[in-house]
Amino acid sequence: MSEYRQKKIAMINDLSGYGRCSLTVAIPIISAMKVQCCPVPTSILSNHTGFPVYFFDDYTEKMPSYIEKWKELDLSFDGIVSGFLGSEAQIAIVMDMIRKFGGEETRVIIDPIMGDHGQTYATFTPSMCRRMKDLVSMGDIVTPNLTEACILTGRPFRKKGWTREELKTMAADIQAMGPESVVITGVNQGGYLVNVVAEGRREVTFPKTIRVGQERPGTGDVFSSVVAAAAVRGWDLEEGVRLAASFVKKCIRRSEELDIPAANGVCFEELLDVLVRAVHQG
Ligand SMILES: Nc1ncnc2c1ncn2[C@@H]1O[C@H](COP(=O)(O)OP(=O)(O)O)[C@@H](O)[C@H]1O
Ligand SMILES: Cc1ncc(COP(=O)(O)O)c(C=O)c1O
Repeated sequence: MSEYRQKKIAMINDLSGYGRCSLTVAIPIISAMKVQCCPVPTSILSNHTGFPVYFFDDYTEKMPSYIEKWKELDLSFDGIVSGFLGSEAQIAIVMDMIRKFGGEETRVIIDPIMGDHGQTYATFTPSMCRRMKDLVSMGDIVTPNLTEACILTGRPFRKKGWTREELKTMAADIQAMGPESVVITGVNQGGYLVNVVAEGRREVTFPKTIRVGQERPGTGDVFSSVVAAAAVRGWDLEEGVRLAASFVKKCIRRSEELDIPAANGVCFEELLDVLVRAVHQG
């Protein structure tokens, strides 16, 4: 029998049927990296909210019974990943799930989705932001974008002009809240996007990729799915971030080549072989 044991991630996120985001991105990407992805749906939408109309069914009340069955079955996970959460109740449910399933060997990865471009999302109230800080404190790896990092640390948002020293201190402030490691994504620097990688006590690094194409929904989900799968596979965080950033860039480029409307996200399906190869080599 092989000594290899396949890894599994419990992925808490919404299911948007059309538009490539959240679970419809996470499941194929994590699977391509040879990690089993087990969804915990937070809500079901016909398509993401960037379209003019959508059907939305909140799953909050059903989540505890769903998760309880996993406990009765004595399931365990190498990773628990949380993505978009729609209410304080959902944040509390995720915290409870981490308490129940998070062992020594379980990497808890929190994408503290709260806002972008210096603004919180309309659904995010100040008390949800406070609760998100409690959830962040339970994470091993946290992946805020620059806006979210500012919200978490109480800093005023600036679109650009961040020095490395400022970014290092901001990452350290988030680490001081509990997580071992932090990735601050989407920091603008000229024509580049920088990811600030603070992994444990290692020297902070600033890998950057050239910014391409127009903004598309779901790129954050693509990025955090690759980072999460790489983390449970035991990669160094910086390696996972480099793969994630280069993959997002390739997906945006390919989407532009194929003239995919921006609302439809990125056509990552065209490029899953990149992840399969990276896992073979890694
Ligand atoms: N237009 C882009 N060109 C190249 N890389 C991108 C682009 N947009 C996003 N990325 C990559 O994906 C990462 C996550 O994107 P970001 O927009 O920060 O996520 P979120 O959706 O969480 O705000 C970025 O740090 C960057 O590495
Ligand atoms: C329900 C839902 N989930 C996820 C996303 C994707 O978010 P992001 O672009 O931050 O990855 C969207 C974007 O509109 C959304 O409406």
